[in-house]
Amino acid sequence: MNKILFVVNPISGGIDKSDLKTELKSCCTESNVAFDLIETKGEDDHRLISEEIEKSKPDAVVACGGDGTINLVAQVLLGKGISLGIIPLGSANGLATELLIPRNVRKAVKIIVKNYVIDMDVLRINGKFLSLHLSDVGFNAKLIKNFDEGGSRGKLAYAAHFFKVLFKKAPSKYTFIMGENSFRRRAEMVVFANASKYGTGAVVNPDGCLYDKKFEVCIFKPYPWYAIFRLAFDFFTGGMKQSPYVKIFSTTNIVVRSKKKVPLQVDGEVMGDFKQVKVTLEDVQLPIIVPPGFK
Ligand SMILES: Nc1ncnc2c1ncn2[C@@H]1O[C@H](COP(=O)(O)OP(=O)(O)OP(=O)(O)O)[C@@H](O)[C@H]1O
Repeated sequence: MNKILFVVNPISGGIDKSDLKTELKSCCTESNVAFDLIETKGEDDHRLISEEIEKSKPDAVVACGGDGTINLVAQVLLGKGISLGIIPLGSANGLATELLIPRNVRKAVKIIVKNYVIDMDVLRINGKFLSLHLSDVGFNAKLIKNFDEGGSRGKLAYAAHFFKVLFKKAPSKYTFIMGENSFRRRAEMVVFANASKYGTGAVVNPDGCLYDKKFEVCIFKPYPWYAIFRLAFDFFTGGMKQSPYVKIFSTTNIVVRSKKKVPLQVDGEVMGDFKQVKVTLEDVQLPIIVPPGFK
């Protein structure tokens, strides 16, 4: 590793980043690695990062933020052959948790400079959104919406919203189409899972693997109110495959249709309300830096 471009989200996770540049400089000096750093602005960041990559010519671009920042950097890097690194500085840090990347900046940089890379699967949703981690329609999308509108960030606020939304049931009727096959189900939530767990630690897809060239569809059927405790237990103990309220299957493409528009969230960002969600596996994988021995 000769050169890193750090992309810092100044607002992610509500974390003060005033000392971050000094810390990154000290870590890079210790490891004898050159670096450049830019901050995201919240708009036109795709162009900003692309231009900086052209100028900086880094070996890796490191997202310093949450899942939204990682997703943004991934959009720029996909197909470019440059590795993505992560310093988890978000509120939920779902993908970093999945990849066993520590939240401590110094420890995360130590992993990045070792440059152990795996090729990760990437999902494309409705032809435009990229999903690296977990995307869904239904109750979790509502949870993220409430969290965004709630004002307070951080893991505790996320967990509070999680249980609040879990108690509020609003199933929709969906048609699931995979090639020639289709079926109908009522569901509280449908998850398109590249990964296994949310940043809270809730395991939605126990067999999830980020590099198996497929993804899972997890259908949460309507459940009685008393099943919430069982569901919460299964979420946090990894028992979702045994749950009578959840059906999980693997695929490389699916179209999910609903008569009513349903909220869609992609890697922690609410993208709007949709009647149709089409999910496909991208042909190209994304090189991503993980702790040595991860795979
Ligand atoms: N300078 C900025 N000012 C305001 N918003 C910004 C700025 N830079 C990025 N953003 C916004 O930050 C959001 C992405 O945040 P990110 O997901 O990285 O952090 P988080 O939401 O705190 O963490 P997590 O996704 O892990 O819960 C995007 O909506 C993006 O538009």
